[in-house]
Amino acid sequence: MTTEELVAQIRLKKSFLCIGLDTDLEKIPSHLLKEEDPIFEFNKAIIDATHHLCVAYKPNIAFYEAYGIKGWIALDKTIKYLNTNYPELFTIADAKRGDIGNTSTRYAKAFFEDMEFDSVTIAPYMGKDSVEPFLAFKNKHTILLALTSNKGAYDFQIKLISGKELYKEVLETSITYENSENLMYVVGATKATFLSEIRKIIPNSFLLVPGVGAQGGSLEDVYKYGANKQIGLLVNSSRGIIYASKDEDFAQKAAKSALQLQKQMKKLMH
Ligand SMILES: O=C(O)c1cc(=O)[nH]c(=O)n1[C@@H]1O[C@H](COP(=O)(O)O)[C@@H](O)[C@H]1O
Repeated sequence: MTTEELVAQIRLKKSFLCIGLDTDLEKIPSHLLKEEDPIFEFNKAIIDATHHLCVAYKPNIAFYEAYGIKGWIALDKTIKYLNTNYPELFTIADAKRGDIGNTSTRYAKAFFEDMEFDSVTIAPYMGKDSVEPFLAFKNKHTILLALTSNKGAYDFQIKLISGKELYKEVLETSITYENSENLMYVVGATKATFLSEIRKIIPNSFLLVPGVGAQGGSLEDVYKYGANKQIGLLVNSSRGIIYASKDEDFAQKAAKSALQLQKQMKKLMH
């Protein structure tokens, strides 16, 4: 999907919501456990109930890998379901990959060609030759971890290296990579006040912003400091939406929770 198509969706739906499909068999309603593929049935119900309120879905791959081959099958069915029924939605494989060049190419093939995700999250630590193999794919997006939402972000990302915070070094160096126009960045909603500094370095890039909902980040602050002319934000909530209820009405409750965020987004966009 092109960035222009993503921006058009955001304007049409008045939403920059990304719903995280962090599907955990211990948290989904128990009546689904008797289904042959409870993970897929859960995802399908959530997607059907919420697709008009969001512009992106982000399955976190860990939640699928945790169930071995069954988890991978459920992930494959989920991405195929999305691409077949709702091709207008942006899809993110939250895999946090990155390795030496030839290995990164294999990861890129897995998520972009085999599973046909629009984007994948990547750790920047191994540098240029670990990131560029992902950037080589046309109309696919590489979402680089810049400043993450967790406490551990302070261990390295904010540390000064020759007088500059490491996350700023990541941003500045990454824009020199080949095909850097295919980059997006992760910035945690819990670090919203850093967004004005970040926007000075990457004014036009899209940001994936997780951490509203369960982690307590503020949507208003994210918009205030992070929005650009084309909005430029995908704000993710996973648990706060998909586990709104453990009962038979879980999908409707998830839609209600997504609607609350979408309404706030619509207000901010005006
Ligand atoms: O890359 C991510 O998506 C990510 C980066 C980050 O800094 N913080 C973060 O929470 N995430 C992911 O975003 C999702 C947040 O989930 P909730 O806290 O349940 O909304 C999880 O899948 C996390 O792995």
